[in-house]
Amino acid sequence: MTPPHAPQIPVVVLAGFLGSGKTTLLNHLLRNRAGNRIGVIVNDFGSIEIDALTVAGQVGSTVSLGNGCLCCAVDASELDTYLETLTRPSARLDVIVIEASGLAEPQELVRMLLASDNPHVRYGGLVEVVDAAEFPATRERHPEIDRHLAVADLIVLNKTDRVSDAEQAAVREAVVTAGGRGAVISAAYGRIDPEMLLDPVLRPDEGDLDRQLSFEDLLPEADRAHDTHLHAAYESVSFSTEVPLDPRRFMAFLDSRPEGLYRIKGFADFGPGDRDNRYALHAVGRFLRFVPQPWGRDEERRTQLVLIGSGIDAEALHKELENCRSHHPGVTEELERSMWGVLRYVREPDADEA
Ligand SMILES: Nc1nc2c(ncn2[C@@H]2O[C@H](COP(=O)(O)OP(=O)(O)OP(=O)(O)O)[C@@H](O)[C@H]2O)c(=O)[nH]1
Repeated sequence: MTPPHAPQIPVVVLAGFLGSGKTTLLNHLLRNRAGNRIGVIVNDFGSIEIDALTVAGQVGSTVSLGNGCLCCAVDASELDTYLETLTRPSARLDVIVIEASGLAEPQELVRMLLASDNPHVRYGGLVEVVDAAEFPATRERHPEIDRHLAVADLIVLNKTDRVSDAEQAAVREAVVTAGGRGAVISAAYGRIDPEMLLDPVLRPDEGDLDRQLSFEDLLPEADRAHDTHLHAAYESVSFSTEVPLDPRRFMAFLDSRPEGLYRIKGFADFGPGDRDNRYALHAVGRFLRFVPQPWGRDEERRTQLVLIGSGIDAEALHKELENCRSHHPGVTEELERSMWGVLRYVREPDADEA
């Protein structure tokens, strides 16, 4: 039995559809944590853990739950193991954030947390990130997104830089209506006040748990068949190679990517096209961006990509990516020219913190 005064670390679930900006927001929090110690649990969909790689190095307290959706873990023992590690007194954490996969059912995660018998944690709220630019189309495809918003404590209307004021107002209205009780804040690049995570709204007293997520919120979810989960319709393809990619062929692949291929993330190695940098790649819907990042001194040169979509032909995509590999002997004028195709999608400096 734990004494009532034993410190309990709030565990916040950070959810949101594929590519909405969860990792970007998390990295913003880690960079601006104002003395707070934040533990991170990342749950990726896809067998290469790109998100874990993207937040790794920020804190000593990042663990990855690996492949698949945590919301469908048969039992929550893996989560419990990580929570135990992160709540060791030596970690001295103020808050733990679980970044859910973009296809997770947040209610399930919350339920697992509420069911956890770790006396050192308490449920700290659900933060749902919404991509303001993609929301109307995503909601049309997945009306069930509304039920995620309905149980959120805080909704971050992200990517407001990508929409006009009128579009933002329309999305905000839709989100507020679906959101029910959660506060809605607008953001670009996930730049919210880190205090939001430690805010009392997100740190209920034990007695307030039912205000956060009522039994009714959870029950229908328990009855819902697994095949109604968002990720049931999605498939992921992982691709990893130490052979550099040919920029021209890779761009042709990206330009002709099928409609159902909603999300691509990872790192591309263009070999002699740019020996100094790997290219972090993000595609969300039709949006595409590269961010050159210097290779570490001893880092293995390798392309690692995860592609997530519905109705995609995994085998064909894999084959197409294999055809993008190039054993190019060295720099040629042709190679330099074809790197321009990549550089067109490099972000403006400082536009992005991901
Ligand atoms: N223009 C714009 N781009 C953003 C913003 N926030 C994030 N992005 C970009 O959107 C892409 C996806 O961001 P992530 O943070 O990786 O999204 P995520 O929700 O973690 O993605 P998944 O883990 O695949 O679900 C990246 O290219 C980000 O740089 C924003 O406010 N504005």
